[in-house]
Amino acid sequence: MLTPIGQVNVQDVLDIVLVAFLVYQGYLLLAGTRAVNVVRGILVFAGVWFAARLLGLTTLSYLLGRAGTVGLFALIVLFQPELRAALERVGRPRGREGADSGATLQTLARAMDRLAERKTGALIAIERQTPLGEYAATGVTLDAVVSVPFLEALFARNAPLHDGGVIVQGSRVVAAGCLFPLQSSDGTYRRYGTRHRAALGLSELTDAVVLVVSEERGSMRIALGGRLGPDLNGAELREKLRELVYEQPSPPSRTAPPAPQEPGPAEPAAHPATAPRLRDDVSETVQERL
Ligand SMILES: Nc1ncnc2c1ncn2[C@@H]1O[C@H](COP(=O)(O)OP(=O)(O)OP(=O)(O)O)[C@@H](O)[C@H]1O
Repeated sequence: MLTPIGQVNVQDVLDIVLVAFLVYQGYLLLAGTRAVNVVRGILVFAGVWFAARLLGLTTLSYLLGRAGTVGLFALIVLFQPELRAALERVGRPRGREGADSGATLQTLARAMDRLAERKTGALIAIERQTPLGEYAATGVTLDAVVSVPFLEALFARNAPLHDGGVIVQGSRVVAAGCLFPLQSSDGTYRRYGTRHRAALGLSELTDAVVLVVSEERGSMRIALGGRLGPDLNGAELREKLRELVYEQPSPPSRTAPPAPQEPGPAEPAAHPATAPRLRDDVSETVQERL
């Protein structure tokens, strides 16, 4: 039975708080994944269906209602990996990230710097909100503390796991030799090789911060939200990592991706100190991020 306004009791408040909490958690699970666009689509669909019912458009509302039921099952099949990842995250023990991520990020930046100096190609994905379990499963499972010598050994030219990407979760390397999804070769970054397109592809589908060292140019870059940032030197990389991973663990905004920029891979490497910055017309949010 409805409670008259003015007679809100403790249960009602608790009910509202819990629903708000669940909605927010649902948002956190989806933010930064490709499922966000689908949710938007569903909301539009539901809006049209609701309007059709209000306006008494019987046939349209019947058809949309039927399509909705079928669509629900189709979505479960289509988004099975995301649903699995979301449940995996719900069940993951808290506090595993480790309190020393600041030190881990410094170590990562130092390792990247060393790899770049030696022109050793490297690809490292740092997990944020979106679980990277399904990508880790494509490689070899590890459980090692992030350290400079370990990362150098992993990416050394003849090392068995140097091909593919490494995944970092908190302060640990959890997988190496992983296959990341490639960004399509007809987009903005078509002139780039597969290492960079794998970094872009993963950053497009997840909120991971993906670090790439180019074997060809010895440059270090960050891929985020399907975009590639400028060449960075060690200090700049450390600072960016602190901003993106340590200080702002929340998912990146997908609403204002940075505009493409950067010289192509065939162009000479810019000196880190004079590395190109994002173009002026890039949105401020992303300019701050990359
Ligand atoms: N799908 C993928 N997932 C993870 N790593 C990949 C993937 N595809 C390629 N790589 C890595 O990229 C390497 C090849 O890099 P390639 O030279 O094609 O790219 P690039 O972007 O030009 O990089 P670089 O500037 O270092 O040469 C492979 O040896 C492998 O380690």
